[in-house]
Amino acid sequence: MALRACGFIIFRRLANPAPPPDNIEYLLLQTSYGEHHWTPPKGHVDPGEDDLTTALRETKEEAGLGAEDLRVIDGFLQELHYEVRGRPKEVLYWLAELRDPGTAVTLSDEHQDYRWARLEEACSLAQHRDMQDTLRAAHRHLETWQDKQ
Ligand SMILES: Nc1nc2c(ncn2[C@@H]2O[C@H](COP(=O)(O)OP(=O)(O)OP(=O)(O)OP(=O)(O)OC[C@H]3O[C@@H](n4cnc5c(=O)[nH]c(N)nc54)[C@H](O)[C@@H]3O)[C@@H](O)[C@H]2O)c(=O)[nH]1
Repeated sequence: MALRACGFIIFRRLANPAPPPDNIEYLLLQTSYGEHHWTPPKGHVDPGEDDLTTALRETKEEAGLGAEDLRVIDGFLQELHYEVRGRPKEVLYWLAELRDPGTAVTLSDEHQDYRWARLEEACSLAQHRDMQDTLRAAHRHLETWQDKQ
């Protein structure tokens, strides 16, 4: 059976002079183990847990951000499929805005660093093509979403 993990692509909108969507930054966390790769907050689904609960729990555990800090964006859910040590893994990402862009991120022992990054920097940190495509899809989604705000 495939490993299953869920998480959030979290973005914040800065009140700087850059016009939307260039005022958007994405949160990436760097693992303190293995190859020190960068991903949005996410983690494995516990037995009996539903996917969105996992995404919220892992975001709280890994970034210190709770449901009250986030605004989940309608109409975006991406599913990635890749192999980890020979086992298939599926990862679901929702998209959420950090309501107060000044809210502090608090890491757990699983991560050693975090970055708020504009799209291109986020893609370069994320490295994997499917994650880059997911970040770009989120950005496109936000371009139309912001027009409606
Ligand atoms: N000491 C140690 N301990 C580890 C290690 N490994 C795990 N632990 C422990 O496990 C716990 C984590 O538990 P959770 O938080 O619940 O799970 P996840 O958040 O799911 O975490 P993972 O890191 O297991 O999973 P991925 O992020 O999926 O990385 C796995 C591989 O996939 C690549 N990869 C990543 N993203 C993408 C992508 O988007 N696209 C593609 N194509 N590939 C991608 C990536 O480059 C890597 O090669 C930790 O507490 C550790 O104790 C390890 O190597 N050494």
